Amino acid sequence: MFDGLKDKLSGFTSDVEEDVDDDALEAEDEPDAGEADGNVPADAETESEPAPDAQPSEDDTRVAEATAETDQQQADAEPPAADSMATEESATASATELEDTDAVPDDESQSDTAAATEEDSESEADSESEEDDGGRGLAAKAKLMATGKTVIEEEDLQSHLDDLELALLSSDVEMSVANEILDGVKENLTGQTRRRLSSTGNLVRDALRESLYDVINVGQFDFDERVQQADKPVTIVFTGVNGVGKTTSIAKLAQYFEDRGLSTVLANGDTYRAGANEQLEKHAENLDKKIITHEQGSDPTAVVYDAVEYAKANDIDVVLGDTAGRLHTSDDLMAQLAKIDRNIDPDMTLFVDEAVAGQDAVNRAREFNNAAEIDGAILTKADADPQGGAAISVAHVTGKPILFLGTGQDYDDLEPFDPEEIVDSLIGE
Ligand SMILES: Nc1nc2c(ncn2[C@@H]2O[C@H](COP(=O)(O)OP(=O)(O)OP(=O)(O)O)[C@@H](O)[C@H]2O)c(=O)[nH]1
Repeated sequence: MFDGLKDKLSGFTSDVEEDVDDDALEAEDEPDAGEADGNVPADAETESEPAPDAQPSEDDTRVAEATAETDQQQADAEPPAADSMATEESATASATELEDTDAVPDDESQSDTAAATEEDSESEADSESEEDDGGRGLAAKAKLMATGKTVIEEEDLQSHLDDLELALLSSDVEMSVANEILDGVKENLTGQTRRRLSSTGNLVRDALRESLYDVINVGQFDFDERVQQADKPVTIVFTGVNGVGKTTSIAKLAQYFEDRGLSTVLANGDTYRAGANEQLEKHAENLDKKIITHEQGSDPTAVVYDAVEYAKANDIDVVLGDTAGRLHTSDDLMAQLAKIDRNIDPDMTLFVDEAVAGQDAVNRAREFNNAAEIDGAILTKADADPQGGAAISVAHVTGKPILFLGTGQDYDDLEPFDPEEIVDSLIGE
């Protein structure tokens, strides 16, 4: 699932990490750099550095940790209060919320202290130290890494961001979503205090993780809890175009609810398409579920209404209502959905589309949501989608969460959409 996108994202992170690592090694070669920062003597830095041929992706972690440790020892040996305060902070801030690191040094002449504090004082340190040596010393960089501050200048990052943009767009990530991700990465890597990050290790990966999470996590709610807490029967109506796996998803959800102790009745509100009754009936038979159907051409609202009445009379927990999957631009279809809304007032309307449709799925989600507001989405055929663009884009574009991924043709191939898990699987833990 989403393997092509995974490869592209991993290419981005390793490229940027290599650059940061190269910068760090260059800084190591500048004997005055650390002292110009007023921080750690060059020999102390050299002792704590990894060999130049070490693996780049791990280097920055080691450089950060080893050098921060060296700084800590250095600080322990050197009494000035402001200096050790800052160093202590750099060692502990990595495991805490970075907003908490707001101590301001008393003595502004100590630029290393400034470098380890909040952004505003950081900018002072930048101007002071960079005036001297044209860049930060390795120890200061490492300290910034350990405290989660920027070590990468925007201009250095730009070509990588261009590559990332291409990677996202070629994976069918919607343009505005790609821009949002790029802005987030830039912000996280170039000077903003990062939120929610606990690892001192992989800054680039964490910056990307955070940005992806922010766009994917839009509108998430606890589906199971909402169903459990709603008055019964809970009515869920499904919209989306033909052939994307809507009927199969309804059947999968019937199985999903059964696994959670909830009974269901199916309703075929797709009275437009020949064969739709038979298709849903087949699933109902396989799953041993009651199904309500009317003749082809009859009123879809009446079918769903009958299913709700049946559920009330028979103590059924959930009504799952299919609708005709004609084009989202069809006024007729939208009028049908509006009528169902008015007369049945479903608890949820879920939009179903296939992940493999990429940009088309994203556009349809937007248009369906505009025409008849949805509460969430199911993306089918994620198992066959190497790109992941729709999975990343739909929530941000509609403001409504993806709730499930279809991951195969069997009834239990339906996975709750967990943004954190998705991001972890895309970026690696
Ligand atoms: N690989 C895979 N195939 C799926 C998934 N969901 C559905 N399918 C297959 O996609 C095909 C179309 O699914 P349907 O459920 O018939 O599609 P539909 O949207 O209901 O189509 P209409 O009833 O015509 O609107 C079927 O062969 C399903 O088995 C999925 O998550 N993964």
